[in-house]
Amino acid sequence: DPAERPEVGDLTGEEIAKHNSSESCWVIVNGKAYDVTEFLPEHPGGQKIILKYAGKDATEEYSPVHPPDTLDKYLPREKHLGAVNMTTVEQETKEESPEEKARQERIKAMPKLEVCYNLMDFEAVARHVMKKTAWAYYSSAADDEITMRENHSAFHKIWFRPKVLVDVENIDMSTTMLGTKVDIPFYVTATALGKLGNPEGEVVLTRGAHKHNVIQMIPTLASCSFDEICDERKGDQVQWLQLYVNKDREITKKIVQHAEARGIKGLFITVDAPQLGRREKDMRTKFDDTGSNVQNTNNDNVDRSQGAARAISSFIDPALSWKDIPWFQSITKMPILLKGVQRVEDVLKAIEYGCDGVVLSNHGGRQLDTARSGIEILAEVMPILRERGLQDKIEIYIDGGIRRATDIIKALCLGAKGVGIGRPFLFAMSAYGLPGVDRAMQLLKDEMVMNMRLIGAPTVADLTPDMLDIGSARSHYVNQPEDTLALRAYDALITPNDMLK
Ligand SMILES: Cc1cc2c(cc1C)[n+](S(=O)(=O)[O-])c1c(=O)[nH]c(=O)nc-1n2C[C@H](O)[C@H](O)[C@H](O)COP(=O)(O)O
Repeated sequence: DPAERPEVGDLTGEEIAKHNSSESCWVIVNGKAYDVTEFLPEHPGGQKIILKYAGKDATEEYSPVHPPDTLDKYLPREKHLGAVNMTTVEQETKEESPEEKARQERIKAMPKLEVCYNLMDFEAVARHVMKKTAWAYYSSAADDEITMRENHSAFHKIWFRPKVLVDVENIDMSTTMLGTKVDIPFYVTATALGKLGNPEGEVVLTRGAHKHNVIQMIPTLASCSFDEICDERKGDQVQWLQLYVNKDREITKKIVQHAEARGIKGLFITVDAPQLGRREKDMRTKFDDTGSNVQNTNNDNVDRSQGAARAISSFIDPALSWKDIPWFQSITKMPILLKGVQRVEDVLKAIEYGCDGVVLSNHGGRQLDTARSGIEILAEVMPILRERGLQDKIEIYIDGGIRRATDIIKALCLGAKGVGIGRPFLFAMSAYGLPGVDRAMQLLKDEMVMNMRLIGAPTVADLTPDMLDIGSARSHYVNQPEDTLALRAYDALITPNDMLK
């Protein structure tokens, strides 16, 4: 019985190396051996990536993508072969690629943290110091990435109407989100695979969130296990859970009820990803790594048409619909919010179904390209809720493209309770670790104080719709195809020389 196998490594590398094919496939993860032969065809990431490490130590490739308790949770006990005597395992001396050498040089030359003055600076540094696959996964968005760019540029279509001669000596930017008092109206939103950018993963964000008293939304697809992230919480720190709903509702029920038992204060059901978007940057880099060519069609049963991101999310249920909401309300007392709502009709429906809130979001542009920005949808939603006296019936959040405190302030003026921020904290964590996350959050706090002073609003309650001019909020400027005839009319007919004749 594997449970009786001694913890002291008695399996040798030589013995494990014999099981290096699809007929018999053993791998080592974190000093323990596992027989994954029967699991091969079910692996969401395809067989090739596992076979690449058949008979070898797969820990380095495995850890950034899988929470540490994955094998305990999903691989039958009899396949756990016991501890390995790692001194007998031949470690592959990975010849550092020229690309990796160059990356290490860039890391040595990277700017000091103090040089980062805004959230975009972290992205600029991260781009050059992160591993290519990690950069591609975090920075990518769907199709032509128009929505990702629109998410940020949409804030530039909204202008302030500042008040003057208001006493703004004392600024109070605190607010409450789902009843939790926070020091600044943003939360760390759910972004998957934290260990791609930082070996410690999402727990780094937990520490940063604690320091600044902001809420962290734990992703379903975190690299750290859910319990690791909960255990990292300090004092009365608050966390929420972002949920991808599993086709197997029993698994979902277990996750939700365990989260409630662990003191999670909000359940955010992601509703904009019945299938993950097609993120081509992510797909391209995945092809550099022979093992993870998930486009291959060999006899496994997972849709590979959307690249690796799709592969790690094949459990998501595309059949999720409004009729599931009562079921969720029957299995948990946590507040239930829908993350990824993109039209006022669905906000009204969420109120009808008794949801506690929505996040107006397009998933950071990673799903439906040319979907509208969160701030534009907010500008559509709030006047209608106010007209119907429904604005206090539900908490409205937005996320996507928030990079400045002025973006946060615009969202609050329009009526959002708070905003979610994703990539900036990932890039800060990937480039500078916890100090980076800490500085990013502090920069936003400093910007908030300054900008609330400059628009004449000392508290969050003073951030009201009349502080904004949203006249052009709905204009979508995307490069129009050039009409060369019209553009050249004058040049074609009359040239300077003609004038001299
Ligand atoms: C950047 C990023 C975002 C992800 C994300 C992973 C990354 C790297 N992932 S994803 O792999 O499936 O797409 C998630 C996720 O797990 N679940 C989710 O609800 N949103 C996911 N999002 C969307 C995120 O919660 C926010 O909606 C989005 O990041 C906000 O935009 P900014 O990044 O511009 O702040």
